[in-house]
Formats: sequence, C-alpha cells, structure tokens
Amino acid sequence: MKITKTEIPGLLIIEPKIFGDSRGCFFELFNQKSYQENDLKTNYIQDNVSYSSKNAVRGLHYQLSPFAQAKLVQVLHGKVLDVAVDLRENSPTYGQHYAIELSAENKLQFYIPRGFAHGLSVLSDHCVFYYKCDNFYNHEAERGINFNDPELGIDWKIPVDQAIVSPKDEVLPSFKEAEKNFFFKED
Ligand SMILES: Cc1cn([C@H]2C[C@H](O)[C@@H](COP(=O)(O)OP(=O)(O)O[C@H]3O[C@H](C)C(=O)[C@H](O)[C@H]3O)O2)c(=O)[nH]c1=O
Repeated sequence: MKITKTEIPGLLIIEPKIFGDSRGCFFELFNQKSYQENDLKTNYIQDNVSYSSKNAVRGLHYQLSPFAQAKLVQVLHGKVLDVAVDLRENSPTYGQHYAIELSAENKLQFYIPRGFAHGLSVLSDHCVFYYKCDNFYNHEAERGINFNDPELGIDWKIPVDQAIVSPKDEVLPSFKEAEKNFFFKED
C-alpha cells in the first residue's frame, strides 16, 4: 500500500495494492496487521455503508467528544467528492478543509482522524460508500455544519441548487454557529 500525507496533518490518502488479472482485480480493503505495520493503528469497531444518487450530499457531520470517530472511507461503486473539515481546536489548519475525489475506479481510501467534520457529494449516477469507524454511532453526540456554509467555501463539484440533502442536513448551522459547542480536545 502507498500512504500519502495531505496538507492537513492527520488526513491520509491510502492506495491499496491492486492485483489485476484477466478477470478484473483484487485488493485488501483493510488488514489490521499490514495497516498497523504502516502505523495506521486505528481500532475500527463499526462499518457503515450508504447508497446515494447523483447530487446527493451527506454531511458535514461529526460526533462530540468522547464519541468522536476516526473514519477510513472508500467508494465501492461510483464517484464522490469527499470532504473533511479540521475541527481540532489546537490544529494549525483549524477550520480548513481538504477535498478528494474517491471512486471505484481510483480505489483510493481516505483516512480521517477524530476531530473532523465529514461529508461527501455524489458525482456519479449512483454511489456505494463504505467506511470503517473507530467509535460507535451516538445519536445524542451527533452534530453538523451546513455543507453550503460560504465561510467554508467548499466546492462540492455539483450544482448546489440541485443538491439532494436530508431535512436534518438542510438546517445544520454554519461553522461559526457550530463552533460554540466544539468539544474536540486532542486525544
Ligand atoms: C451514521 C449512522 C446513522 N444511523 C441511522 C440514523 C438515521 O436514522 C439513518 C440515516 O442517518 P444519516 O442521515 O445521519 O446518514 P448520513 O447522512 O449518511 O450520515 C453520515 O454522513 C457522514 C458522511 C458521515 O461521515 C457520518 O458517518 C454520518 O453522519 O441511519 C445509524 O443507525 N448508525 C450510524 O452510524
């Protein structure tokens, strides 16, 4: 596997080793031993899958400490723009975001440590999104930031007026409003 750091400390792009042949290809989506040997020591305890249509936007979501989640995300079918926003109060990149195209074609994985808001927009007709979490879902600790917050200035690569958003996400607060309740301390 190849691990690439990003300009936001902690966010990593992981390229699994792909074994191609006349039938197609094979790759290990996760292997505790080889990931730990590469200093990816996160202990995942919950796997999630979401199916989405083109122009769907999920997020930006996070869970308050001590229920914050690190995530290892991957697209199994289709293509998304995946976005992580740094909410770690002592981080030099606090409030900054990183966006990356993840697809069944590029087979890239994106590692997002605890302390980030996470969201995605669907660029293909359909998308199967799979991710591992290192903490359980906790509805009471769930918070969010409006994906279209002009202060974040995220280009979701879709026509925002055609975005398909859940009623819950429609009314998420701005970064500045949500900031009043951040509880991310460096673990
Ligand atoms: C996240 C989650 C949700 N649910 C239930 C709660 C709702 O009744 C239903 C749909 O949840 P939601 O609309 O929050 O699903 P997404 O919008 O895909 O949420 C995710 O979106 C962004 C991209 C994330 O990174 C988070 O993992 C997560 O917040 O599934 C569960 O039962 N377990 C879970 O872990």
